[in-house]
Amino acid sequence: RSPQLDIWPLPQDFTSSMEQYPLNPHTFHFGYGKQSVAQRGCSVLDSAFKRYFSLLGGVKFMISHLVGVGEKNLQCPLKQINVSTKVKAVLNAETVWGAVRGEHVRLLLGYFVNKTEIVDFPRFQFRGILLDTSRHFLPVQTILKTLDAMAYNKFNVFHWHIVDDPSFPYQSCTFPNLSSKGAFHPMTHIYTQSDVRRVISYARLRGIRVLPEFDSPGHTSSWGKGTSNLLTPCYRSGIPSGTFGPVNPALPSTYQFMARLFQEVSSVFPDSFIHLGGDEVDFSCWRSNPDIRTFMQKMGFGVDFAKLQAFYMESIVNITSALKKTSIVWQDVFDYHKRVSKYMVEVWRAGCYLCEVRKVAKAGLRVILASPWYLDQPGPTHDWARYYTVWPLAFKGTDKQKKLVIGGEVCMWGEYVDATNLTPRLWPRASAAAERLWSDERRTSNVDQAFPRLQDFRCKLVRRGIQAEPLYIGHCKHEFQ
Ligand SMILES: CC(=O)N[C@H]1NC[C@H](CO)[C@H](O)[C@@H]1O
Repeated sequence: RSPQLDIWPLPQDFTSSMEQYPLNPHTFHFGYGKQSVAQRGCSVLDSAFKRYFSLLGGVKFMISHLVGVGEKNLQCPLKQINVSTKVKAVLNAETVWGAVRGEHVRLLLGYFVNKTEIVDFPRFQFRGILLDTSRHFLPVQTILKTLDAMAYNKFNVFHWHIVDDPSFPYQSCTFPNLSSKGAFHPMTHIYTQSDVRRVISYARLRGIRVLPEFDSPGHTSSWGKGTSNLLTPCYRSGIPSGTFGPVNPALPSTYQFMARLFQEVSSVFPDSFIHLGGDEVDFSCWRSNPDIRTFMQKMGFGVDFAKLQAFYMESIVNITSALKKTSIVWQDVFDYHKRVSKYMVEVWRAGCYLCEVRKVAKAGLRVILASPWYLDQPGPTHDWARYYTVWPLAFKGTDKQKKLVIGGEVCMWGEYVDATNLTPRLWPRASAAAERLWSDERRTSNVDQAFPRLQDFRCKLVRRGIQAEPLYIGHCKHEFQ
């Protein structure tokens, strides 16, 4: 069976000869070679060996030596890892993370190994999956299962859109009322600190970063349940209507609250990136409130609410920058005020999204593309090709501007998704984006050539316990083995 068929995303370079080596299931096992710098105790590779061992169905996989050239005192050398095996599949990884990625490839080669030389690395550094745990609560197990599937697809960022309008499941130590009043259920539909730590460590062992998003000033209804004076009271004909809008940007107490919340979030989530949201802010409530209007005058914003939104976001970005975090915001923030500021922009709106990418890159800001990969939107059943025929750099720009496109993200929003349908709705369609974000575009632009490979890979996902939906008519070989 041509091994090329097995591997998804396609490696950057792959040459296999007809020379075959039998793979003896009884001698195969994972281990650290004598002269290897990385030794038992390197948590990332130790756990990867365990995972791959069971994925191989117990077939042992000998690593005759793991030669890490990294600093002697590191248990996981951070560079130059050469993984070679008795079956002549040599894997040179720049980092531990590369070794984790690389071992997948060999697992896909099956029981007879053609002498193979694989050179591989990701085209884009940011390859994300967004899950929304506010519109529907997702049990930790469901999140971990998604992390497994992400690792099989070489996604490396879990964008955790953890809270939003309907519910606040994140259990804050600083502000426990946020979840006790704002979660769908204060005991069952929350993520405790240990749940969060579990997700972060599970992700790390698979080379996946956890990017938390606390979206504001919009999408914050649930925040108001447990925090008085945080949201803007909306007015109707001059008196409070009893409803609330976005976070109130006119009160100093708002920024004191946000500073304390992001102080906690920055320590709970170790990643250097943090997502601040900023999308879909409805100005009507701000416009109806006399105190907001007075504040606008005082600040010299006139009646331009985009300036108020910009002022608010700038303040929050300053809070997180002071916490040494790099902020990511939705494109609305950039669209409101094209000022070059210290944040990255996630492009999500439909339409000419490459026009937006070009604007952001021209402004010198890093950009993440999500628009073509909104998989929560109901689409035609055969739409995997829609997510494959995406060309993130097909805009007029200099090389320097194109380098600012650091990657893309598949968004699985939760309005119509919970633990019952997340996996088949996400996979294998997201695998189409995985290959677009990992592989060489020139070698992966033909849908007809990709189709059999993706069908095969989808069967592999199912074999590994990922309930990935079928792409079209057909079957998986393992159904009758
Ligand atoms: C940045 C963004 O996408 N904001 C909203 N847009 C529509 C989505 C559903 O497709 C979600 O409701 C999401 O909260």
